[in-house]
Amino acid sequence: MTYICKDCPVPAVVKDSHWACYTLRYDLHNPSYSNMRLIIRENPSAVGDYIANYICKRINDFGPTPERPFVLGLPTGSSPVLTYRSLIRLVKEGKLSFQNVVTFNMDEYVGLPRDHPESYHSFMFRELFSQIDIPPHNVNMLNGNAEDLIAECNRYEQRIKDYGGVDLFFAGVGEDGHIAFNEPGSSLSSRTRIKTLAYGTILANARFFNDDIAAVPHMALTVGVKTVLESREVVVIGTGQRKALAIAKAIEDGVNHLWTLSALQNHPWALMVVDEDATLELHVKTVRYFKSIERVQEEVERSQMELRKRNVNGLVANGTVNGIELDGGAQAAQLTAVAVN
Ligand SMILES: N[C@@H]1[C@@H](O)[C@H](O)[C@@H](COP(=O)(O)O)O[C@@H]1O
Repeated sequence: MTYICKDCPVPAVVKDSHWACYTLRYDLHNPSYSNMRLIIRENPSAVGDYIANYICKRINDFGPTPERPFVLGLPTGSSPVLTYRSLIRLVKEGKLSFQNVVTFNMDEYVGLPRDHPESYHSFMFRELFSQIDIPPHNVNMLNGNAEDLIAECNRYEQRIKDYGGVDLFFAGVGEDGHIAFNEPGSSLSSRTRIKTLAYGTILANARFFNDDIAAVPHMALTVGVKTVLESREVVVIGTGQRKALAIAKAIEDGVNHLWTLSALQNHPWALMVVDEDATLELHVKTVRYFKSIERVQEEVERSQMELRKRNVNGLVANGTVNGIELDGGAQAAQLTAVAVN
């Protein structure tokens, strides 16, 4: 039996085993450290540029095609807006294309008409989708007005699986440490489902509804913590002093369902990108530590990637992937792909 495997670093038809391919990709992208990484930038605009360039590099390195698209998870909220502007700029400069990118948004309010200016549908089309080259059918968003909300959540979860999982989940964080709409107390094993919003979140989001608490929907559909944890990579944005406590809880305290962002400590490849203000509740030693290791981490990652790429070339040239023999067609595909890369 043969598979077209999207986990492989180079597109290939691999014989017998999907996991061999997965392991190979996992090795490639996960150098020896697997702690949560923290990048600190001066201000929100530098954070936005950093994340946009990071996503751009990931998509370009992946080399997505219609048969093997890059699957990108996306958030809403005010924090990601500057990242979206940078992504739009990169598309306009011809450095990035969303033609072969499939997106899954994290969440959507329940009961808010889709064309309401504050629905997450409206937000995403206004702030990103209408300004980039993504084909509309590649956009996936939860329908908070579905007749059967539970079926809608299950359908969404299945659709993510059908695409082979999320390659990179870009996420924001709530002041109470929620990721997507996984409010304090959410199960860390949760999947896409209906959530009632915490009072703090309703208060925080009232600013988008003319400060009218009554106008903020009290329920939402959201991907679960586990849905996020199952993505291959997670990149979190945190800017402003309002996020400082959540960032500190997630980085310095233990994994805690009351601060669901902290679940990322169990993810092998999670990155937080924050501005100086969002570090205000961290210990000075934590900030100094992460600043000092940033350059070293990048160098280690770069040299590991080079080394492993060379090893992959060797393995492929031998006609094997992790000891599994490739058939003639697969081998040719591997070799072509390596040559292209
Ligand atoms: N459901 C969204 C979250 O996904 C987002 O992370 C949060 C932060 O929003 P902001 O960036 O505006 O602070 O807002 C909402 O609650």
